[in-house]
Amino acid sequence: MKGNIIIKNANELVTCSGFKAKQGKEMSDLKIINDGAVVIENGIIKAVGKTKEILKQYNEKDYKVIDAANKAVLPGFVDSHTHFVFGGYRAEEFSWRLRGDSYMEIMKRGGGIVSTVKATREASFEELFKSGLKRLDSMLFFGVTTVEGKSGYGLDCETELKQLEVMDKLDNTHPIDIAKTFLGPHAVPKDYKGREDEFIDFMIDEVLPVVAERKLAEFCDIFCEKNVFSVEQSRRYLKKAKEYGFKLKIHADEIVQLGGAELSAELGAVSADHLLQASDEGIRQMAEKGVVATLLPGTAFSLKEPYARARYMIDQNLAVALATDMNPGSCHTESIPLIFALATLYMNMTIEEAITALTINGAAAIDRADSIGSIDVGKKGDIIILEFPSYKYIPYHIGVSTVEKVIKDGVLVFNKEEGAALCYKI
Ligand SMILES: N=CN[C@@H](CCC(=O)O)C(=O)O
Ligand SMILES: [Zn+2]
Repeated sequence: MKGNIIIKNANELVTCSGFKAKQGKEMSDLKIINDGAVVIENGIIKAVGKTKEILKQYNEKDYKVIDAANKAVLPGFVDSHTHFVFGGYRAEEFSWRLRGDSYMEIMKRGGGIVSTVKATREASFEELFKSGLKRLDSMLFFGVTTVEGKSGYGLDCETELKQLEVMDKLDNTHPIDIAKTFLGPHAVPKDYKGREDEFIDFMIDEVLPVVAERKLAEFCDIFCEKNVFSVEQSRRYLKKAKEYGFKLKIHADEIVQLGGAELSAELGAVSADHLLQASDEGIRQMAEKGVVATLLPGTAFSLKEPYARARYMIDQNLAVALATDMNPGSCHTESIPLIFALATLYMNMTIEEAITALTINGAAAIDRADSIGSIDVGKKGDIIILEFPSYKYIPYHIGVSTVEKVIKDGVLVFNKEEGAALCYKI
């Protein structure tokens, strides 16, 4: 459904205006209109400006009107890196990590991602759909209007396709838009241990062509990491994916500095993600090639790893996006307020940079900066209204969502004023 709405009298209309990724210093400019208004027609933003000017041109009687007096209005958040469709949970693994076991040790002994693979293979389509729906509702509560979702808990053709098909149905059912990523080489399945090259061959020969033919994903991704897939294996797989017309993403330099950042620049990836250990040279090359750095502070926090060098990256003119990495293992959260807290308090990002990273740069990280991520004429009417007069309340109210209303495609889909109610219907 697409709606017609006027939002008026916004104390701060934080437009984040722009149609491409913001690099370096550009990330600080939120392009705020005080006493602002937005007109949305048929789900698309029609006009943006001062309330007085807008109301001279548009008749309130023709629209649903929302008065945002004393409130801040922003673009909906774009969570550009998640693994939200999965079977089972790994609460036990969390307690092992508290006891001192590392994420990679757990993975090595057959836990971690591979244990979610078992549960996801066993889960029915319906079970994955239902749990996915619940997680999307939770994201909506935090003000997310577009999310990227990855496969990667199948490691076989059937389950990888099942995950992507579940996301397809969710995209057609739930108000949140989903950008789908095929992450077939997410871990080495037990029966391929020591035969990683053969597993890459299997993905290239047996799975990639099916995903491409059935148009089930827009992006391809790989976990390029020591003891998972090497730079050479990642290059081989991503190059093939590119030939099939996929856009590229890469889990790069998360635990060990392997050269994933450099590879993302070499292949012209849309984004490289994690980057906790990215080298200076890798960062330089990414900035030069316009690869978005998608940083996942929730994961560093949850794994007790050092945070990615956001400040250095922005100072080197990179475009930085922030995302939750929502998954059952390394970072089990869909909390946008947590990401704001970590980015501002521990990664030395300013509040303005963090907002850019979760709006227009999040959109750029999924190659959608031309249609979402800012309040600009011609873009989707995906907007959030805060309970407070300024965007500065977002990280200040630590770990708590300040989002009062969510408007998706011009339709009010969540309203906290009505008792934290979801107001969309499936
Ligand atoms: N690092 C690799 N993949 C995911 C973790 C998935 C999991 O632990 O289940 C990540 O981005 O953090
Ligand atoms: Zn991930």
